Amino acid sequence: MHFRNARKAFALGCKSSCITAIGPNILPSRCNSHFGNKHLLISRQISSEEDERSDEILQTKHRRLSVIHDPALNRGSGFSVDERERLLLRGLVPPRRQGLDQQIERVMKTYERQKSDLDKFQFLSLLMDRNNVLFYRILVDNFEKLAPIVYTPVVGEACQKFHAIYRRTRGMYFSLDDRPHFRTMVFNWPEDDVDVIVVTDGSRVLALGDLGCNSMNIPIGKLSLYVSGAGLTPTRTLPIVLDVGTDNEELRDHPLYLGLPRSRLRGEKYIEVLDEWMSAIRLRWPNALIQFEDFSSDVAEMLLERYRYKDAPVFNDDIQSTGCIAVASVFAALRARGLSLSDITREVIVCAGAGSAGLGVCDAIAKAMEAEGASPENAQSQFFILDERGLLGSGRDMTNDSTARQRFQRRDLPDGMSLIEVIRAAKPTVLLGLSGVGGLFTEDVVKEMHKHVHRPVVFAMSNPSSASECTPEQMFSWTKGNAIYASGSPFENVDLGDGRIGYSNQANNVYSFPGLGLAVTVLRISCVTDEMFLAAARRIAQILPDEDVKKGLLFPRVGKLREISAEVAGAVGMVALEQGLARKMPPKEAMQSFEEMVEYMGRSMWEPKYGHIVAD
Ligand SMILES: O=C([O-])CC(=O)C(=O)O
Ligand SMILES: [Mg+2]
Repeated sequence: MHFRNARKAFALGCKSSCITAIGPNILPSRCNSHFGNKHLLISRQISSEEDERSDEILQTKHRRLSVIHDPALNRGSGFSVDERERLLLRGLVPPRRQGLDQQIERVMKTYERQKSDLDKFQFLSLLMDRNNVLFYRILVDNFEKLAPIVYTPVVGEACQKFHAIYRRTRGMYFSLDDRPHFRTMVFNWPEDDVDVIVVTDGSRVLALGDLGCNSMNIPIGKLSLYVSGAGLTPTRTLPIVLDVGTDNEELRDHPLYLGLPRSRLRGEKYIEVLDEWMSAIRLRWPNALIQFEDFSSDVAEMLLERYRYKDAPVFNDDIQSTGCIAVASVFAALRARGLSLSDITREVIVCAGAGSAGLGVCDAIAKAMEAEGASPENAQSQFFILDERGLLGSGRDMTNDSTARQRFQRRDLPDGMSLIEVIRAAKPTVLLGLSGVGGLFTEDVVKEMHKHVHRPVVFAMSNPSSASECTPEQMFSWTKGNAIYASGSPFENVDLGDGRIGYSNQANNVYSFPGLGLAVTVLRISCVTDEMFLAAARRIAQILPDEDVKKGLLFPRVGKLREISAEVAGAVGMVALEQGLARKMPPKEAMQSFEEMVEYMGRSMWEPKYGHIVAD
């Protein structure tokens, strides 16, 4: 590790000589610890040109170009006079010092000149490689505009073309060829402290299928949301691809493909590889939260069950955080119809899609019904789930299917009924799309649903946008503006023409995982439980006041993600304390109320601002 955050160094009793006197002013400085409530007061001298800087202090042994080439240290034209002097940068950067505002102006102008979305993606990736603070400042300040580029939908295209546009490495790859060295290669990563790992084996990237090693942009994109959306520290996040081969032949045979050109490993051998990887990760970073991402349905649930109760926090984003935002959306849609959250037990749900996300969502909604007093059998009976063969109905042989699929099999309706038949028979109040099939919700289907319910609740949750089951325009026009709509990828709101707006809520798991990660990091939570996701869902659904929700706006826009994440982290933190799963206690005042806990989570976020770099 080439530098460390001096906040931690102080906590460890670092000599005060690591802070160098550099100017005429003597200011007391507050050091917020990311992991606790320590506000160490130190005496620090700074020059007046640095007034706009944060209190963060980074110590480094690096000098000259190695400072500039490190994105955690690089400030481009923003190095102070003292940093230029002490880090031996004189002559290596243009003479005139510029502040973050001028740098942002230059970057945004160049960004606007990029022609395609993919060009924009690449431009932002290069900025991320160069300068953490600048990249995250821009992402936080322009979140609604840039999230669709670094995340869904454009990240999907960036994965499909990864082999063609690859420029510079980021994160870690563990391939079958690296066995049995996983336990030593983890030490090739420079950081001793990692808070969150996002890992994928690329077997089901969004709804784009098996993309093998090309999937690296998914963990990178997710982690950039942890940082921008919930204030995790960028150097303490780690994106990982497990390369166990790919069954995508076109990719595998492509001369520029960067992964192992072999078919995907499956069965016992695959599990052995995952076990070996898991134990290597636990050896090096025993506390890190591990997010499983975009694993195909045949392994996603099994892996989650295998690791989730073993001594470290693990969750599956597509199953659990997508489930969380779906529950939040159902709760908020109840409020929109003037009902109360406990009325969730009466919702009738038709779900198109029986993959890990579809089953995860239905499971989470069923658990929410149980939490509101329904028996497991009654909860189960409210669901009608379809896969590509139609309804999971009576007569289908499901002996080799996962237990989750078996649980949702209907005994009272014939197997294979089509979507419209199921809607006619079940008269759903909520229609969920997790099928990955763009356009699946046709006019007939939606109008059939609208015959039975005045305000149909339709969530087209598949990603990216091309896989969305229907667009908000279609939905509002087919229901005369009465629908309550949400989608997984972002869409514009719809002008309904009569002075009303048709809200296209983005029911994406981004509302939940960053806040969860913040709580796990700040409180060193040892296990991620279903109750945490349920508490997060309740909170997300209740952030907006009644008058907004009644209009069909389900939660605040994604541009408010930092505030939402603080609320989610607060909710998760309270559950962790109740369940005895927090290994680090928050300060007393944070335990006094939910609001105080939210405050504390907000205060614990990393801010993209230049701090002070001091020579070690
Ligand atoms: O990435 C997203 O937008 C949500 C997600 O996890 C998925 O669709 O797999
Ligand atoms: Mg995913």
